Amino acid sequence: MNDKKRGLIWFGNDCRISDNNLLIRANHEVEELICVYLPYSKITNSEDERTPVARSEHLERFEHKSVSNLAESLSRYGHRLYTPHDFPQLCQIIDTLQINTLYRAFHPGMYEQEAEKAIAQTFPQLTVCNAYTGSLFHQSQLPFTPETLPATFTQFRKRVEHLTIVEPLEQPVTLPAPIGIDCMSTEPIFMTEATFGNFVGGEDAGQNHLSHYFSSQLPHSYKLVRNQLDGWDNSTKFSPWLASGNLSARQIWHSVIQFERDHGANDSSYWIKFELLWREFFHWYSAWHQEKLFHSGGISKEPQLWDDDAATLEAWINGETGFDIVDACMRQLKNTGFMSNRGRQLVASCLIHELGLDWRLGALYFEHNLIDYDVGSNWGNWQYIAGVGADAKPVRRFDLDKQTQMYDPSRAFINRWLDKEWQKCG
Ligand SMILES: Cc1cc2nc3c(=O)[nH]c(=O)nc-3n(C[C@H](O)[C@H](O)[C@H](O)COP(=O)(O)OP(=O)(O)OC[C@H]3O[C@@H](n4cnc5c(N)ncnc54)[C@H](O)[C@@H]3O)c2cc1C
Repeated sequence: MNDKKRGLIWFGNDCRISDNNLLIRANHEVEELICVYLPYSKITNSEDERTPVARSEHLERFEHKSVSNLAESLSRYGHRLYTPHDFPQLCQIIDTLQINTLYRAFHPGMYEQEAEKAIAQTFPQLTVCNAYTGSLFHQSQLPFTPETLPATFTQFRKRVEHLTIVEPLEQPVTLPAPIGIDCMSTEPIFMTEATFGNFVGGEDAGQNHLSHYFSSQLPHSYKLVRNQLDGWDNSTKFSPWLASGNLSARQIWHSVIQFERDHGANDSSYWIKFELLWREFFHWYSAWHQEKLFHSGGISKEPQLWDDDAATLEAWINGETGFDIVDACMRQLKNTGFMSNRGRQLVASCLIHELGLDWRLGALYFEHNLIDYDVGSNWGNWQYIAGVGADAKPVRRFDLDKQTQMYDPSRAFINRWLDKEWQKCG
């Protein structure tokens, strides 16, 4: 029988040391600690009909780098990062090591919440400590209950924009003594240096990108260029680091505030905060609507009949629909794991309104291919465009010819992906 207070911190979409309240709390509350990483993709039921496709190599690579960087950081505190094979093995660790407290970031997703409930039921003596490490606000700050979450983003924004966003926390100085489990086999951490372009997973790379972005003048022109289909500097590119938790939304928010203090605020710097509030909206939207996020009829409507023709879906995935701008964006996604916000709107509109396919097929493909996949932002945005989610407008259909004229008048983006890049990479 172990007489020391033992904690387990379960890392998932919060792969960072700084601004991580769970580490600070564990430091105060327990004498011994074990750190494990088990991502959402390993806790979903293998019989789950929503997970038929493999995740893209871009996504896997970003995640592996993110986790290996976390392991490196923890090693500076004398800790190893354990990577259980699956959810039952995580439970086995809790059981064998007689863990008293589980530290886990609040996750808005349905499967993640179900896994946590299953642990609480299996181990009634275990204290489960949640922290809001992924959102701007703590749930208790919100001026509404989940039941009264505003129906649209604009209503949400107006009610939260004035609230205080707490300052990010520093890294802990020390951590409780490590608990070793050498007798158990856990998966080794896959170390990789290979990355695509500038997207390198990990807290260190995320922090570098954050400093670099705010030491430039880019925040002053963000709103003018954020809709471009391509170009590293045309939007912040924070999303992959946010999705893996390498950066926190609060760190970015306070970097904008600091930038505005140093260089002055304008419409563009404000708009970065505006977009972070969209992310926040979908975070709480997902936490509240749970399984409705995945319903064909969305959050309130009756189930709808959508087409699921496999060949049409395949053409959309491979960038062979005949809509050049859509095909270029889809090839960009396949080759890089990333697509601009404008591109995502166009390809989603095409899948739903031109090809007549079930919006959930598109959302699922994004889930397995975007390096910034985030449950609320992805499924919430797809619902929004399908007209079954948080939008006063019933349908969002983009005129693809008009959009090409506006965002790629010289067809430079289309030519890049339909000809040169595609043949090189594909
Ligand atoms: C169909 C569809 C699916 C999407 N799926 C995802 C997803 O899985 N993960 C994801 O992070 N974003 C998703 N988005 C939102 C948006 O496209 C990306 O956040 C953005 O393109 C990321 O690039 P950036 O960091 O340069 O964004 P910026 O334009 O620089 O915005 C700054 C930050 O604000 C947030 N943000 C911006 N736009 C949105 C938005 N519409 N909804 C929610 N948050 C936003 C992001 O956290 C982003 O990093 C999706 C949008 C659509 C239309």
